[in-house]
Amino acid sequence: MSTITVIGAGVMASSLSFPAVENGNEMRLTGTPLDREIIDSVKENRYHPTLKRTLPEGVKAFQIEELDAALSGCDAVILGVSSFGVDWFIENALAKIPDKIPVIAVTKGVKVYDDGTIQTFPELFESKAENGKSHEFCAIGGPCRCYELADHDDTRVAFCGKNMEVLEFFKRLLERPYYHIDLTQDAAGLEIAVALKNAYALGVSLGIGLEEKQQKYMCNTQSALFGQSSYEIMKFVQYMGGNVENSIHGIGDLYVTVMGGRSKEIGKRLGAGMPYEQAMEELKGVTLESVVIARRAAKAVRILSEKNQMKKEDFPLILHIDDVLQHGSMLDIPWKKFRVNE
Ligand SMILES: NC(=O)C1=CN([C@@H]2O[C@H](COP(=O)(O)OP(=O)(O)OC[C@H]3O[C@@H](n4cnc5c(N)ncnc54)[C@H](OP(=O)(O)O)[C@@H]3O)[C@@H](O)[C@H]2O)C=CC1
Ligand SMILES: O=C(CO)COP(=O)(O)O
Repeated sequence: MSTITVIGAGVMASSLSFPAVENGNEMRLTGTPLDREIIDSVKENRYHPTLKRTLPEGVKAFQIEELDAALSGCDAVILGVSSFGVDWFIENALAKIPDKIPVIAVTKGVKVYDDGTIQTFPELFESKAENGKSHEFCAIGGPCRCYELADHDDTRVAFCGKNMEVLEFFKRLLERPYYHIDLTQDAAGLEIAVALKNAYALGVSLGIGLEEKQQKYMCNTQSALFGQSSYEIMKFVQYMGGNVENSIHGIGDLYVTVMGGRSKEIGKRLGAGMPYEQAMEELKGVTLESVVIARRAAKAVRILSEKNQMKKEDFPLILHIDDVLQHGSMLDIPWKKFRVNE
């Protein structure tokens, strides 16, 4: 049995308590300062109010002030914050994790610097770890809607990191008959693919919005956008020096997010013709990583293509999404620019 401390009691990390506890592990769920009500509720009767499920018996809940106790004697950490909580984690929690304890993040996203450098979150955490402390930073990618994981529906994800032994350890902690886990040392490829799927889920969902507006099926449009999204994801994976075959985890994740994620909600509204500001107002309070990652991806393409390290022609969809989000452009899907550049 191992003791796993979760930092960030969002819906995804909390749903991992099902496989973790079923495998005999102790699960300590710690909230961020924003998760107070969730933790109060779990402490009272194990009910997670946003996941809308009762967590398995044995899950222990901790408020942020109790983080030291939650981390004491733990064998592994799961980071559960969304990309909006990454800076909070680095500033407030990272240094408290005991030396050598491995960390695996569910967080999807990347950082893009002003020179175009794209940094995955495991790389970012490694660069911010206290001097003298060493952690293996790993991450989880692939299609996994938290509600379905909690309900034991089959899915297949990938764990990535530098050290295969650590990845095997995390796999032993969490693999279940319904939670299938691939392991890969291609963190750059996996992380960029699964981060980008949020941006492209917005892109594919433009077609869902068009469909709703016109009150007729528009499967062709959505599927063609799905194809172009997959192409642009693969081009990013190639740029990162990743294994293009790992794009499957991002593409699977794209499908689940278009079908049932939150990222599609913004694309749907834009596709139906709603102005960006109004759409964001309607979705206030919803975790919407798609908007941020779309901007970051487009920023990278613009800078890196100036430097001749990427080709703008490979990314017409993300550039158009960014024009709509940031530059007030009217939605006008650039179909003629979609092509396979061999
Ligand atoms: N939902 C899903 O099915 C899946 C989600 N993921 C990924 O997992 C990550 C977490 O998502 P999910 O659990 O759904 O999201 P939630 O919004 O439920 O949880 C996000 C967590 O991050 C915290 N957080 C957000 N903003 C801040 C901030 N500024 N400072 C400190 N903490 C913050 C949240 O607090 P608070 O709850 O108060 O906002 C919460 O603990 C995301 O990167 C997502 O892409 C991956 C696979 C599936
Ligand atoms: O990452 C997810 C599924 O793998 C969930 O995506 P959303 O953030 O769009 O809900």
